[in-house]
Amino acid sequence: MIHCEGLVKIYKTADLEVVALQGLDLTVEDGELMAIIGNSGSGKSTLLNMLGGLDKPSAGKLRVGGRDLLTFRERELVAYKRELVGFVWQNNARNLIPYLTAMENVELPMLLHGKRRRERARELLEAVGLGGKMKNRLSELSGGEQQRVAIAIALSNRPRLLLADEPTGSLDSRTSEQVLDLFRELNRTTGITIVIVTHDPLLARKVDRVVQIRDGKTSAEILRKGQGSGEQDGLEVAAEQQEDSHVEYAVLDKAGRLQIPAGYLEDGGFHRSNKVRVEVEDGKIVLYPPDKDSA
Ligand SMILES: Nc1ncnc2c1ncn2[C@@H]1O[C@H](COP(=O)(O)OP(=O)(O)OP(=O)(O)O)[C@@H](O)[C@H]1O
Repeated sequence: MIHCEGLVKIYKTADLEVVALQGLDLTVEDGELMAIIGNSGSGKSTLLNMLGGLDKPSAGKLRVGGRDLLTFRERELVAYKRELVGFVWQNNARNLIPYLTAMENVELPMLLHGKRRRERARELLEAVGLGGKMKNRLSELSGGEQQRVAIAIALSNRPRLLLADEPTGSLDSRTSEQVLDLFRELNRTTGITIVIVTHDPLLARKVDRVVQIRDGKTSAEILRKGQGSGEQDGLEVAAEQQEDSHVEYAVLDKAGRLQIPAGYLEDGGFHRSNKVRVEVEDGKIVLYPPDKDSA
């Protein structure tokens, strides 16, 4: 679904250039449910904006659903945003109107696109578990319910890719769980590819793969062991077991470069030098600090 290679984004302001993405590589398969994590300023939202066609990369390759986002003309971009992607943001106010009902809020964007709407709006609200609250005004719904309305709107054009920027950022942990369960459910039942940007550590349990961005580059991946076993990691699973159910991968790029998590380097005594010794022992690639005896 998504293929980024060497993706670069430079923001230019009057007296400053900010390199927000510096050669980012990422591949997301059709039907994946994955999360992107990273510190503030690491480039997560920038990446999401590129994926959604809201902003254009400065260089690199970016294909989504078979379309090349670097060579898009304006008309292709409009079609892409209308047909292929849906967005969910942290801040509902961006999409929703408080004095309209849930139903009207879902109908409105469809009306703007000139589509038949009542039946579809009902279907969407039922899909996000709000069948019983369609006539409630937005202001009468909880934060989690409002977020469900936003998700229903994002799904209205039947996107193949759903992009969510901090979708649980303003919700308490129980409500966050429910919204994440909804993402899982939608992913399983409709096969929609979902990419979630988050700070929320809870998410690692709810998605198949977590990719960490550091300084505008993918630096590590954490995969759920035994894909599709989501049902078994219910909320009652103890914390130690949750940690066991994931395995961390560093990303190896085409040139053979590997970014090793800083903590491992620190623990292994690698931080004193910019060189490592590489040896093959019993079929394993082993890294040592340059003064091997101190390894
Ligand atoms: N429109 C812009 N103009 C200039 N610089 C920008 C712009 N948007 C983002 N940046 C810079 O690009 C870098 C990456 O920002 P980005 O918002 O993608 O990070 P993030 O990982 O999403 O952070 P957060 O978790 O705080 O939202 C930051 O240094 C940011 O200041």
